[in-house]
Amino acid sequence: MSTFDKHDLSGFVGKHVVYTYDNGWNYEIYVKNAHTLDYRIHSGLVGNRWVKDQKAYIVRVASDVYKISWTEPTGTDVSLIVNLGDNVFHGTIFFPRWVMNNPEKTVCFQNDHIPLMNSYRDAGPAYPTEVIDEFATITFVRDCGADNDTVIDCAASELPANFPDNLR
Ligand SMILES: C=Cc1ccc(O)c(OC)c1
Repeated sequence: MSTFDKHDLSGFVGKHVVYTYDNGWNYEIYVKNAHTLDYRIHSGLVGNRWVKDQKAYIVRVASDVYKISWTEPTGTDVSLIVNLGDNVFHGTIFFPRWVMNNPEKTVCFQNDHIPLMNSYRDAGPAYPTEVIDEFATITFVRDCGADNDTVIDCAASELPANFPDNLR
């Protein structure tokens, strides 16, 4: 028997989380609903890329620990562990070789370029995959409710200099 309800995502849906990977990459995610996320990349290999309405598998694996997994139009696969109890985050990213070779091709508001991203994915090369396996520190969490399209609605480069302090 379990001490928590693994089907209850109410402690996670609506969360807006900013985190920094140990390799310095700075990311932001908004858990839009039980099967959808928006995200924005502040810095790293593909800094300034942003995405809305990515479909994902979102599960609860402990009282305050959630896991999110998805595959992108680019062919990039991602699996994240979000431990809200301890402010610990872990991400595993599986980049196709073409993204490592030409990361700038993915830096955009992806929603406006889905067929293009699919054509890059299909052209490859896919292999060898680059696995990025990193812990991150959660630096900011707030609740924004479900299905809020104002949480992530521009590129990181368009945010105020004091982000996310402007939201505290
Ligand atoms: C490749 C996308 C990607 C990689 C790592 C992340 O933490 C993430 O969060 C939304 C997205």
